[in-house]
Amino acid sequence: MTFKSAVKRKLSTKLASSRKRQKIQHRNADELPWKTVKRPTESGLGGDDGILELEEVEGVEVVYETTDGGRVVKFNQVITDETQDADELLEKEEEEEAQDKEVQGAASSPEPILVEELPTFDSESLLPGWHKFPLHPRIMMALHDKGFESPTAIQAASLPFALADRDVVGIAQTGSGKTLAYGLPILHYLLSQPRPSSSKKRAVKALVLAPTRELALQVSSHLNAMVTSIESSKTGVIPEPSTSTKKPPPHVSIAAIVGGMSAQKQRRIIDRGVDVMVATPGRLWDILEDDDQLAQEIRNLRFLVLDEADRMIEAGHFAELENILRLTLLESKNEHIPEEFDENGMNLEEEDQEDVKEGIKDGLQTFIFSATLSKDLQRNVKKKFRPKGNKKHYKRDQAPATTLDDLLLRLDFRDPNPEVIDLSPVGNVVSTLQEGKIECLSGDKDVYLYYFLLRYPGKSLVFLSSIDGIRRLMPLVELLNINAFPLHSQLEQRQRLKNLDRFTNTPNSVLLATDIAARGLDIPAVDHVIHFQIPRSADTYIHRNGRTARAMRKGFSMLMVAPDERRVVKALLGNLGRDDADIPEMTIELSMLDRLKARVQLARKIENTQHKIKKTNHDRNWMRETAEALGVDLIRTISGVLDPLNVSSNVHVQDDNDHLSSRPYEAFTC
Ligand SMILES: Nc1ncnc2c1ncn2[C@@H]1O[C@H](COP(=O)(O)OP(=O)(O)OP(=O)(O)O)[C@@H](O)[C@H]1O
Repeated sequence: MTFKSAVKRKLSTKLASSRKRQKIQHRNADELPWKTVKRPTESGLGGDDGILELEEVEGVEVVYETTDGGRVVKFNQVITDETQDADELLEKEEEEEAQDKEVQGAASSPEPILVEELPTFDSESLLPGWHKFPLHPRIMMALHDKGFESPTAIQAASLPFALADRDVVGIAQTGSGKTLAYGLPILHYLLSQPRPSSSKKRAVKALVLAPTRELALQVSSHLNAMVTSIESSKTGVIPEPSTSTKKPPPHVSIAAIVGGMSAQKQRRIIDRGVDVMVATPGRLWDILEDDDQLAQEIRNLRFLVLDEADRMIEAGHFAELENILRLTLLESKNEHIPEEFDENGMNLEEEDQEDVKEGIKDGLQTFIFSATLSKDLQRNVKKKFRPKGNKKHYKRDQAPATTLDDLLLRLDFRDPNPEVIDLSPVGNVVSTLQEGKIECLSGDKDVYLYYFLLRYPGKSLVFLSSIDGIRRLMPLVELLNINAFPLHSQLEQRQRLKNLDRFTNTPNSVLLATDIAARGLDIPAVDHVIHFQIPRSADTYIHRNGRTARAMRKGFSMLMVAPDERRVVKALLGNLGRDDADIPEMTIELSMLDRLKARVQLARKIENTQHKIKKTNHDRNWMRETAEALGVDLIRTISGVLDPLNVSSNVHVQDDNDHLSSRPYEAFTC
């Protein structure tokens, strides 16, 4: 054995309690998926002497078996859904890549020569609502195909500026079509460029930053749906007669780069090249740290979009966001981003003139869109570009008041006078939204929720402020036979998307969600938004409500207010210039409520018992597995608890509570 091969290996066995689908594969030690670990210097193992290397492996169960030849050790590799999915995804990707190569390459058949003919589209008669906007005819055709007869108010107000290369800050109510307000100018620009050739990697032209993974995925699929419509409308792309089997490259490619999904896959997508990247700041910054080429592409962006900018800084992404934004600054600005607001500097007027000239040259357009951007912040966006005196002369007492102020200060609008369009309705209440409230004790909220869900069937999105609250409520509503799905940040990304999808596709269902679902999600036909726990801010109230009553549909929002929450609700509505008396109290049929109370109490009892059983079983399994790994046997004590003992007799372990695990739903049949 050489020194190099004197390998120290560390096993981590994160096993038994996992709820994921598991497959066990028996392996010998050398076949396991070892990963090299950095040597910790503090342990004295960090030397470069080449003697010791550390490797670790996850998801491996160590099993000792007694054979005639003595005790032997075996390794069972546990394949979970997650590893399996990642592997499957990668395999599928490789297959797709191979197929692409086959189709594209057909060894080396030449790319077809495409003659890009501008299709004619009579927007004046077919799409009069859009006619005055100078959009690419293929976009007009797609809008027509999608049945989008006219622009929404925010689209109509922002397009003239966005199409004239101006920077735009757009504030408009939830569900009012903000994605296409910034998406259409980007698509228009890309379609007006020659179709990229597949032999040359495309550089990112537009970066859309969104605060949550779900929103980023939704924006990218929203824009992709538009591109699919564009590509499938009569394109006017005529391949010249040729024997080539190669597929023409897509004119526009869009990808989402978000956490919780395979990083390798996303890196490969980036390596192949995309035009529009929709990303969450955390994952993008992770990738950017090792990808200089992408960093260079971000420096040369044509469009930068911050969707729900105000939420982005709440979501704890500020550091990553700031790092990314720093890449988009003009060189001259980058040097003096006000880490410290220094008092010396050149004359602002001259500096701004220079920037404007440079801005024209480098042509970055910035769009900021949200349903909530305070008037102060809107003023600050403007003020930043029309300061009195020297811009670099920020005094300490003029330092940004809020993190969002700070963020806006760090943004480098090339436009000396960004257009601020504020279409938010008075009090920020969408006209098609009806509001109501129920005042009740905290402990009665479960019953009132159950009452509401039975009394008003439909698709209901229930907001809670904590993950623990969802974990408590989920089994209860399931026992009450309600079709409910959870959504919070501690679920795996795959599960989050699956639950969102199930909620979207199940007509009479409930989503129990934290505020990760409050912003931007465009779930079709949500009938009710229920604030089971009151929102932390006025903005959150608006955004939560915005999941219903979208695109001129009707919707209902209900606040559940406990006595100790009244003051907060008053303050919250006060912030919106409203009075809590504005929101009417719902009438409750008390006879029905009383009957439901009994059911809820029974469900709680069953839930408690089930919880205890689960916990006992979990402890018992843990002890059994640990004992097995240690090679000791278990005996049952008088109290029924299992103790590990170094005795040789095996004791059969039986689940005393088997008789309690029957299905509880029958308890609720009326
Ligand atoms: N011009 C249009 N005509 C008809 N429907 C449209 C139009 N533009 C967008 N929509 C549809 O309206 C819905 C809401 O759009 P979008 O998600 O962009 O709203 P939003 O303003 O971003 O909402 P939020 O503030 O909640 O993020 C989408 O389903 C979208 O397809």
